[in-house]
Amino acid sequence: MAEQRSMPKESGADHTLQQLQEGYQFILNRSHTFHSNVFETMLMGEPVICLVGKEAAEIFYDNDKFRREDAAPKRAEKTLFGEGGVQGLDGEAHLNRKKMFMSLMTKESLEEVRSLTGKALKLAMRDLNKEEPFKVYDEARKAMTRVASAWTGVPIYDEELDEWAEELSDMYESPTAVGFKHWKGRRSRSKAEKWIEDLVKKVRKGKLATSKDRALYQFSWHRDENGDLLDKHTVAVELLNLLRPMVAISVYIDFLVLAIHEHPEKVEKVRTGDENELQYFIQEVRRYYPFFPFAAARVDRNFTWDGYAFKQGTLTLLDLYGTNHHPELWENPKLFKPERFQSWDGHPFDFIPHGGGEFEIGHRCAGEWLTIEVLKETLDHFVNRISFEVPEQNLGFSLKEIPSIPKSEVKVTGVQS
Ligand code: HEM
Repeated sequence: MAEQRSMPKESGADHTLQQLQEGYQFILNRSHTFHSNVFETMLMGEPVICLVGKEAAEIFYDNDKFRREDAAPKRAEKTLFGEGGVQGLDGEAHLNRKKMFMSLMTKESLEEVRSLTGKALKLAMRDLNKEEPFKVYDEARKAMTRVASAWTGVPIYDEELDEWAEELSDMYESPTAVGFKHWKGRRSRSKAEKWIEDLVKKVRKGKLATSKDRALYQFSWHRDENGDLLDKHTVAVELLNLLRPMVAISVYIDFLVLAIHEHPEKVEKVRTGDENELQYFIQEVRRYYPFFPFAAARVDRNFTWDGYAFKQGTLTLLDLYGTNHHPELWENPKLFKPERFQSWDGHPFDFIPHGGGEFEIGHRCAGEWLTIEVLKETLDHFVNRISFEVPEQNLGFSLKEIPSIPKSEVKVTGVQS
């Protein structure tokens, strides 16, 4: 039997403030200090176990050891996730709900999302005033709102595009914010939930024609593990679990354009349009730049791992950003090197910007493949179909702000198709 040892523990009453100050680096900083991929700290007045690295990720995604019920902070539920969604489910209920999402991710449907992305980007470039610099982030949000609407079947008309692009992004921009920004995120969520509940009601009464293949129809008529239809609020929360993150891909699009600008030598290989080269580049964008800082779960029953005791109910955070930058897993993690993905073996627990493990039975992101398709198309568009200039601006980004985005939101100008 493995020897029991005591878990490294951060001294002091509470470290919530430091977590806010250190942002994406909070866990990795302490992991370096303790020389350990496991340690305990205090956050928001409760003991929290922090994990980082491949082996720790494998334990974190063991459904017999961890559960998601009551793990997400209330602030995140009110803005980012919504209440009653797939993120907080366990066991049969999670399996059933996750299947509802994964059944949308067929080869044909992913091809469609890629083609919709190409069209939306073309349209965005056509409508631009070519003389004025524009923010990639703003245009990407609108383009992705258009894609999300077409792909899910949730109707958003041209004149509503700006408003919905802003409201859907409020939801992922606001969970850690304080004051007005956080309140705006909550308000945008309740408005969007009401709007979609109304659409679900219409679909069920046959008053809104929608294709049977679309998520709006599929989710409206989905039956849970007991054979019951989901209540309309839950359907709205789950449809927003498609719309919101599809718009959030704009954050990666912003970083993608930054990477194209800052690493011209790495872009050369992408100019061939070779699918593998597109893939290596966007994988490195997803590894290198910050997005989702960590995933949260609670210990489901007492167990011992690597000699450390995990007590039932303890909140546990898996550092996603830190695992993608862990020096034990990535050579020179601070360098942007798409070619590192030529030899990556596809392990489910070392490259985890979208969480780790298996899609169907675990909580790994349902939209990871979709995100990859959107990013490959966007990369091809910006490198092989248009040319552009990047004027002088502050392209820095902070690892202390969650979510992080380049300060200038990446302004470009002189676009030529
Ligand atoms: C924008 C880039 C995205 C990032 C960085 C991202 C990241 C993540 C992460 C870290 C998780 C949680 C993993 C965990 O709890 O263990 C997650 C869950 C999820 N994501 Fe994404 N995601 C993205 C885009 C998408 C897209 C485009 C969709 C839908 C089309 C989507 C749908 C979901 C759903 C439904 C879950 C919950 C899965 C579950 O609990 O079983 N995400 N995502």
